[in-house]
Amino acid sequence: MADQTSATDTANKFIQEADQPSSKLVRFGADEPLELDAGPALAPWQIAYETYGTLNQDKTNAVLVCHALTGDQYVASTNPLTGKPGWWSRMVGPGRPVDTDRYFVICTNVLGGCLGTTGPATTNTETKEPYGLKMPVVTIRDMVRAQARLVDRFGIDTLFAVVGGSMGGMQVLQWAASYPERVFAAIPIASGARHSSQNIAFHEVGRQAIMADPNWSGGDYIAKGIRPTKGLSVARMAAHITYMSDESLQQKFGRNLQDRDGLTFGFDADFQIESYLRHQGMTFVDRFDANSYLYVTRAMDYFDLAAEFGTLPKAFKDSKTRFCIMSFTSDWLFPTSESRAVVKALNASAANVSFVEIDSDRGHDAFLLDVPEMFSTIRGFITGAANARGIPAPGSGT
Ligand SMILES: CC(=O)SCCNC(=O)CCNC(=O)[C@H](O)C(C)(C)COP(=O)(O)OP(=O)(O)OC[C@H]1O[C@@H](n2cnc3c(N)ncnc32)[C@H](O)[C@@H]1OP(=O)(O)O
Ligand SMILES: N[C@@H](CCO)C(=O)O
Repeated sequence: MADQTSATDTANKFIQEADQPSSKLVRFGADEPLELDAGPALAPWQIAYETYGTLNQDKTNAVLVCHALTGDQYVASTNPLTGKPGWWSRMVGPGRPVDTDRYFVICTNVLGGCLGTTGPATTNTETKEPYGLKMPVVTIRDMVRAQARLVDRFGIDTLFAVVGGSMGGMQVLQWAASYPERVFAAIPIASGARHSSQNIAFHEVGRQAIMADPNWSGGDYIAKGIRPTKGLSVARMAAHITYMSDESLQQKFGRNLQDRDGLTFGFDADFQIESYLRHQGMTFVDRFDANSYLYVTRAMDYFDLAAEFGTLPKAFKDSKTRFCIMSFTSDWLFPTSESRAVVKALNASAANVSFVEIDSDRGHDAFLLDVPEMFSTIRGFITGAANARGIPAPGSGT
């Protein structure tokens, strides 16, 4: 587990990141509140984002990439906090399926996050303290509202495409439902139109682990210079299991022992899988804020498009958006049945939809990995949509 010195350093980093991110940033003043589902509007507020490629003159080639639970705006560039390459640099970049030679890509840090967009670690301008739990609970719809305000600032009427996996896919579906006339193509991957009971259950375990850490201090840990790293780490360990599959765990680790020849008859990490999960927990606390984890998991739990619109087909009524829905065979967090439910609703709404279930043994996080069929499917779909939209191909001279 991370020691206290590094925990305090990281806490300070989140405050600094929230106030002065190295990312691009738009600040909305006290006179530009953000409406929230929870009730009170948020003001002032800010959104951190990165862009890649060039916006064309007609502003028709913008692709919004939406990140998953613990992702960030650094989709195709080095994350300054971790020093690691962009989390989807296989997908987004020059010549990649989301080709930045052809499209202008925007990726924001979500509302409630901890990499520059307003979240619980952001300083409340009234109290001069981090919001902590005084930050209103946010929803996927709020995240999308915030992104729409940024898209407005670019002067973009219609996004060429919105794409994302997992919680990113929820944002894609919310965009298509809330702003149908503003989304030409939508690609929700490994996602669904609601968070299942089982998924809410896993999130609750993670939140309880955080809140059971004495350092959490009712959410006021940053002001005290401490962090609930143990709780956050356990939350990530439990969640990480759900991102993989039984088969991939067996293949990677089986019952192999970690740097030892036999069992120790103690509670050290005898097994490789234990050591691996501890590593995932330890590294996570260096890049994520515990209160943000509470808020962003809650946003996923509350997501239910059918409840918002009455029925799921109504969410996509008269939609002109072209959809490409994608799932993975070994994903037990967002099984294919969740994607099929969206496809059925889109068909019932006479929407334009294609659906692909990709054979993969890598579990839910397959969308972050090197899965050639995912790349070729997205390349094919997005290229067809771009041609229909009249976005010139690179080197076409038009
Ligand atoms: C979606 C977004 O918007 S971005 C946010 C998503 N990003 C994440 O979730 C990052 C954390 N998640 C992961 O790393 C996920 O496992 C994946 C699926 C994304 C990556 O999977 P893979 O590339 O197959 O990596 P893998 O799961 O094997 O993990 C490799 C790490 O485990 C470590 N590891 C592997 N075996 C062991 C072991 N026995 N003991 C300790 N550590 C181990 C490696 O050293 C490596 O560490 P590093 O990441 O600090 O360099
Ligand atoms: N592992 C990814 C996807 C989870 O849905 C994340 O942490 O964001």
